[in-house]
Amino acid sequence: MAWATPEGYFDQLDRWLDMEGVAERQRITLRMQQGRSGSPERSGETLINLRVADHRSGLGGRHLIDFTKPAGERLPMNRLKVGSPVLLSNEDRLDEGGMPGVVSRRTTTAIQVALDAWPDGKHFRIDLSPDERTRLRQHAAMGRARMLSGSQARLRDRLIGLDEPRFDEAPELRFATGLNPPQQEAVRFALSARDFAILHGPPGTGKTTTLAEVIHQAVLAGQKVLACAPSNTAVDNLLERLVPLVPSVLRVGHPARVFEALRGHTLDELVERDDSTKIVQEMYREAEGLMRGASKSYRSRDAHRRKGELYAEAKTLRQHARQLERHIVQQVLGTADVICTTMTIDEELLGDRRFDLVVIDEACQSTEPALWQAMLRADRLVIAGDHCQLPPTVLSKEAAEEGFRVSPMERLVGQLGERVYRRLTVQYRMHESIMRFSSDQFYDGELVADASVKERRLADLPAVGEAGEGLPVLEFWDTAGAEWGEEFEPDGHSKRNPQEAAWVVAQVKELIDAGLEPSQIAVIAPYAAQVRLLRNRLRIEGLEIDTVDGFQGREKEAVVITFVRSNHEGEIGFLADTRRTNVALTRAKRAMRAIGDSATLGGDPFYAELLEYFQQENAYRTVWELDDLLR
Ligand SMILES: Nc1ncnc2c1ncn2[C@@H]1O[C@H](COP(=O)(O)OP(=O)(O)OP(=O)(O)O)[C@@H](O)[C@H]1O
Repeated sequence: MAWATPEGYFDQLDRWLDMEGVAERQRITLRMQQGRSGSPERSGETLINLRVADHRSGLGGRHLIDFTKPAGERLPMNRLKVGSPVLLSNEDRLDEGGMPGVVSRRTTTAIQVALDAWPDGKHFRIDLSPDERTRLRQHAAMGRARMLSGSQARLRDRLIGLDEPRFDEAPELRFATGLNPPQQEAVRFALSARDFAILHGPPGTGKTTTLAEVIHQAVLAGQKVLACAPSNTAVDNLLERLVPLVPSVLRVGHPARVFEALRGHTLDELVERDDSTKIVQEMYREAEGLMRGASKSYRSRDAHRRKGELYAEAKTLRQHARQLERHIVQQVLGTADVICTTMTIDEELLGDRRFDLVVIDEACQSTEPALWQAMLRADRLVIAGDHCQLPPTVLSKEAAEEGFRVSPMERLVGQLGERVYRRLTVQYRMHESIMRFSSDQFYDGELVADASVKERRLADLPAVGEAGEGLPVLEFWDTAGAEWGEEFEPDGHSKRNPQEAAWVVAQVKELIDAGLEPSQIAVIAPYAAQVRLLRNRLRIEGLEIDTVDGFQGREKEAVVITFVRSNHEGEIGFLADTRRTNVALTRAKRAMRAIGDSATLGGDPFYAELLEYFQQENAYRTVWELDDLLR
């Protein structure tokens, strides 16, 4: 997509963003309606029958409350991620409506929500709510970006593709990490950009490692850096790589995974450690005491006046506490060389801070409007990602068809080509035969497996040893002709394939019998219904079963893939987006097994080539070889 003017570009984006808002609200209304009849948790956007299990207070007097199921059982599969806006409702009084909050942490059995007030009730329900706040921030940022002038306007125009980006000569550098030559070249290239540069990181090529080095070099040169990514998990991954390199790195927001080593770098923790924070906490406590006092009933004649006074006093005290807290926060932020945050930036918190360099990781998972909050604070940008993996999620079909799923990185690579990006080509994850198909299809055959991984096999894992000698690196099982058909999940729209699921169960058992830990295995299915079916059939602690989308950015020793689609019409649905399959095919380090129906998949040229690749690699089998039990 190309635009002739900034106005045209922003008009289009404002429209798409509004369409997305409508689609999101429609989906939530539909879920609420379905919720009354069937099981509301099936949507993955609702959790019911929750209890308060624990709580603590966070910045700004917020309540951080942990909710669990009554017996602490696992929460059902859900899309409530850290940072997701939610509505918390009292199940006994649903008609009263919910209280807005944000998911601040999650585990398999608990979900923590940050709330401004304490919720009344015993039984709770959490619903994903439309992300209006993010949309408003994006509209506002784009509004400001329209009005820019001078050098910022020129940077804006270059990012829209209206002007040529400029590069200086690549600097000579001494690297802190043992980077390979394409990574070194990428760091030099990134630092030579006067406007922006792009790093293209195919699976396992050390994109985040390389970005961390870019940031480290910028800090060495005395620059201030804002490091962001679309999801909390991606921000944490970057933070994890930065901590050993840059001592003064700070994480704003709710980390998705709170590792001990990273916790000390969160803004909340750093503020909490500040001596003056004790005073703030004392002030909040005192204000709460006054409020409690005011809510008691008084018999005296001037009861109303007395109540009013207490409330007013509490309010003033809270205001003073907030002011002092803001001051501490700003002081802490001021000491950081690198600030890490999601791309939904808390404008109030960061104030008018600008950065010499803004780095965006996993940039292909964000839509265009998400770029502008970060851009407004940047002198220069480095954008990293892989546009050959999953694009951003867009709910509005119409906006998606018009081009809303094209991330800014994908657009810029398409518009400006090789002069704006460098590709990393040495990968540290996959056995060579697992890597090659993806490399040929998506990366011009440029990927090279590092010597340390090129021939890695399950048998090299100490716990597996000889038992793994016969286990193949690559295997595709064809169900053609076996009538292992797909079906709809009862009461649902998602597809599943019970016979493929039975095959998966057998594969997982074989891998575990060979000595693999369940946590070293992943089962990947493109459809949520197949994931649900498999989670029911394979209740093994540590084994991860998820959709492709849930596995982006992850890796496992062994991966089992079920393609699910099997029908006489040759319909492959969203498997036609081959980038989804690219993600699935590039998660395994030592062994990858897949099952699918070549009669259904093979009508698509991409899958026809995939099948041919398995044949060339002597990795093609058919379920007709299996004993009758499975059929
Ligand atoms: N130059 C290098 N030498 C040795 N190992 C490396 C090098 N660069 C990266 N790695 C290793 O490769 C793995 C992947 O690195 P990293 O997490 O940075 O990759 P990524 O490209 O961001 O991953 P993803 O595919 O999830 O986006 C890590 O285990 C990292 O330690």
